[in-house]
Amino acid sequence: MKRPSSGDKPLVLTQGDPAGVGILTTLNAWPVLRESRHLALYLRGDTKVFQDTARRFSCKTPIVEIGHPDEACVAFRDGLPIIPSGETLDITPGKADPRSAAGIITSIKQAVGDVWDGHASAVVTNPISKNLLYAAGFKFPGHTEFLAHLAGELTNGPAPLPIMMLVGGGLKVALATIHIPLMTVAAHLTQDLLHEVCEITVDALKHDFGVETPVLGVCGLNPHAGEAGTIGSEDEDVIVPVIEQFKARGLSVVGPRPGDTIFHESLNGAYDGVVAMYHDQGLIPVKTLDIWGGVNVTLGLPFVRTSPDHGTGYDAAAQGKVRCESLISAIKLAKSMAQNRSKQT
Ligand SMILES: NC(=O)c1ccc[n+]([C@@H]2O[C@H](COP(=O)([O-])OP(=O)(O)OC[C@H]3O[C@@H](n4cnc5c(N)ncnc54)[C@H](O)[C@@H]3O)[C@@H](O)[C@H]2O)c1
Ligand SMILES: N[C@H](C(=O)O)[C@H](O)COP(=O)(O)O
Repeated sequence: MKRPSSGDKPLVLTQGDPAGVGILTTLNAWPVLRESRHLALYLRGDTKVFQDTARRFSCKTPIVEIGHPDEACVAFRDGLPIIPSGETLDITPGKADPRSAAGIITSIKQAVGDVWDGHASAVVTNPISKNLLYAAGFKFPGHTEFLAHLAGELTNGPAPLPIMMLVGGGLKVALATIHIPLMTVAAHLTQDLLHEVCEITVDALKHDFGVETPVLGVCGLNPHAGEAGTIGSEDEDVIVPVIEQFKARGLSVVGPRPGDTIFHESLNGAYDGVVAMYHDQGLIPVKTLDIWGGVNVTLGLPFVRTSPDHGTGYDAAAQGKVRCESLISAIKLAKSMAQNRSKQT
């Protein structure tokens, strides 16, 4: 699958939910980032929403409408560059508006198209409200699966398996399963799935994070990683055989390790990354350690994508009291990953 290799191009941000925190966090991130060397970005979205929000909360960030991504590097020094994505709405911060669903999706599609066409080096997505999009007929659990679908369309092939990874607090944690009910996790955990998740994660640690010989820790599913098969069978029947396959290839994959100690071990340098078996098993440690600096990364795509680790935060958006550290971390990580990836091609 072709990988765009345009590490020196600007980053493209999606607008996200126009009533969510993404608007003001993006406006507040600009003065922090504008002096960063070798970094430029632009956004695909509704200029009016950014102008209205800046005015409402007395934000001084200038907004610079541009017509093409190639204008972003110069424009970024003077303000937040925005390419209008076509939808214009009167939005009240914190008040979700179902009419915004189309524009949210359009912005994501345009941003992915820019990266695929080589005009941008990575996509950074602002938060969306899943239930608002579901109500509008959105058929995907979230960005992660939608971006994989778009990648399949772009490559005229099957959608790649997207892996959600949370980076923060000194941890890199990839998930074997994502937005599925907890009671169905065991049924979803097959050797084939876990093998592909580990393969993609090892590849990303090498090519996106620049780890030459990564060590991957794999979390058990059951307490005490199944206690040698006496507390559930998945650890022995599914996880152990997969790890044995990687070891047979000379790759450093360790486990299954108990979920209550693997993150401590990783923080102490035992692993460059961890694979957790389900959403909260992996996200709780990262968000507990670093809720404001954590970054959501999608692995397995033919382009780099990061996102803040928080959601639309409607209550914070309504008050205009938002924190932009997670967005800034997502932007900086996207830049670093795109540069590492472009060195590989
Ligand atoms: N990256 C994403 O797109 C993403 C991530 C998580 C959740 N979501 C979606 O967002 C919606 C709301 O989810 P939620 O309420 O569970 O989580 P949330 O992160 O939106 O909010 C949790 C709490 O954190 C606060 N908060 C969030 N971001 C903030 C910021 N930048 N500054 C200050 N305070 C902030 C919120 O106001 C709220 O009190 C849901 O539809 C969910 O699916 C999206
Ligand atoms: N679980 C994700 C997080 O906490 O960041 C969130 O739902 C975002 O998912 P998508 O990136 O697939 O929208």
